[in-house]
Amino acid sequence: MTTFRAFRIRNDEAGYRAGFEEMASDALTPGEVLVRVAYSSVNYKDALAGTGKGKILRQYPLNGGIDVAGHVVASTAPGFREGDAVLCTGSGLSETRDGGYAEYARLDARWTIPLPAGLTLRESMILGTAGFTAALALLHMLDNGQTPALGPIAVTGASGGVGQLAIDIFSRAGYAVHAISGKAGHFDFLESLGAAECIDRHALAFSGKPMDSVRFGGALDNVGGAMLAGLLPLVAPHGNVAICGNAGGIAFDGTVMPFIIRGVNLLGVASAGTARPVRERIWQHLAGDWKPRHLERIATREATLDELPDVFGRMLDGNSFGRTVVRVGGG
Ligand SMILES: CCC(=O)SCCNC(=O)CCNC(=O)[C@H](O)C(C)(C)COP(=O)(O)OP(=O)(O)OC[C@H]1O[C@@H](n2cnc3c(N)ncnc32)[C@H](O)[C@@H]1OP(=O)(O)O
Ligand SMILES: NC(=O)c1ccc[n+]([C@@H]2O[C@H](COP(=O)([O-])OP(=O)(O)OC[C@H]3O[C@@H](n4cnc5c(N)ncnc54)[C@H](O)[C@@H]3O)[C@@H](O)[C@H]2O)c1
Repeated sequence: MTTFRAFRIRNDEAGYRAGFEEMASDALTPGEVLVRVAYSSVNYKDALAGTGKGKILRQYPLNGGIDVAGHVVASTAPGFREGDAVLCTGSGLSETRDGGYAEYARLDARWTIPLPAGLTLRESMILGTAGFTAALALLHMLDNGQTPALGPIAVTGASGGVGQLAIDIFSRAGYAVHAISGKAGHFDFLESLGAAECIDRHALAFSGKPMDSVRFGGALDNVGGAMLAGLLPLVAPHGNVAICGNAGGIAFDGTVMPFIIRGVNLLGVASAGTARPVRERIWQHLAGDWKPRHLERIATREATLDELPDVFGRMLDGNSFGRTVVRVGGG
């Protein structure tokens, strides 16, 4: 049995709180693969969980962190041996099982992915749930007939983690990306990642009409709310809008017209529960033909576990930029 440091989230008679605790490996939620954590990352969902601003955990207490990468210390599952480099994203981490914000994590073998050749552990966590989600959105859009010929792909929340990785991944896959962001000061940077055009979110004047002139071939929307409602009437016939986020609200007000007149598809993107065969496909793509070309520049910050509360605050205030990798043990 090993004792170690963990960023643990509690919700009991003393209220909702998160902080550092010493814990023993025996106390981790059960799983076949014990991992010494090298890196984790910060996603919007981690910030909601770590502050109590969103109902993410479905049992308490749990260690935070929906992403984890590290080396196997012990395994009772065939296929994983001591020393193997592995990663896991979503899959109940920080929802129903202890997550990656700790020196050790005990993973469910069903959701543990051997680190693919072509990625380091650190790179896998620059990607993390954010990169996995951008790639999953692309996969869904391709399955639904999205082609570059349909027109540019609008990426909203473009300066955030999913947004920056999506710019890189979609542009590498041959799409013209139109990045929509409120951070005009970063437009040169977003173009350097592959955006063909940047659009100031504050200058976007949606008409509010049920249908409008086509402007985009499709979209990956991190924002939801009025942004999603505004985008749908601008999408080309048979184009796809992949909705993956709620940074701008969960309710949206729209009409059925884009769906029944232009055959626009609204595609749900849910990374956490992705089936294993799809997970494996996505990670192979992310390590190979879809690997973002600017990963290091997208990792704008490397934080320690102690810095997490500060990172969460900035993220929920809409001030995140790119990805934050969390160095736990490193390596
Ligand atoms: C990386 C992925 C992301 O970033 S996604 C964005 C971050 N996530 C969020 O903001 C979600 C925050 N959560 C919420 O706002 C609430 O939990 C929501 C989803 C509204 C549900 O809360 P509430 O209305 O109280 O319903 P409830 O808890 O009684 O559940 C109703 C049924 O829905 C289910 N449900 C709920 N959450 C999940 C989940 N995360 N995964 C799977 N199922 C979920 C519950 O199990 C329940 O169904 P059942 O009755 O058990 O069959
Ligand atoms: N569905 C999934 O599986 C999945 C996976 C990962 C992330 N997400 C969601 O995607 C979104 C982005 O996640 P992330 O980790 O990249 O977060 P992030 O904080 O890095 O990025 C969020 C971006 O949205 C912008 N933003 C915030 N509030 C906004 C508003 N009101 N209007 C317009 N833009 C706003 C921010 O400036 C930032 O650029 C979040 O909503 C997150 O919950 C979903």
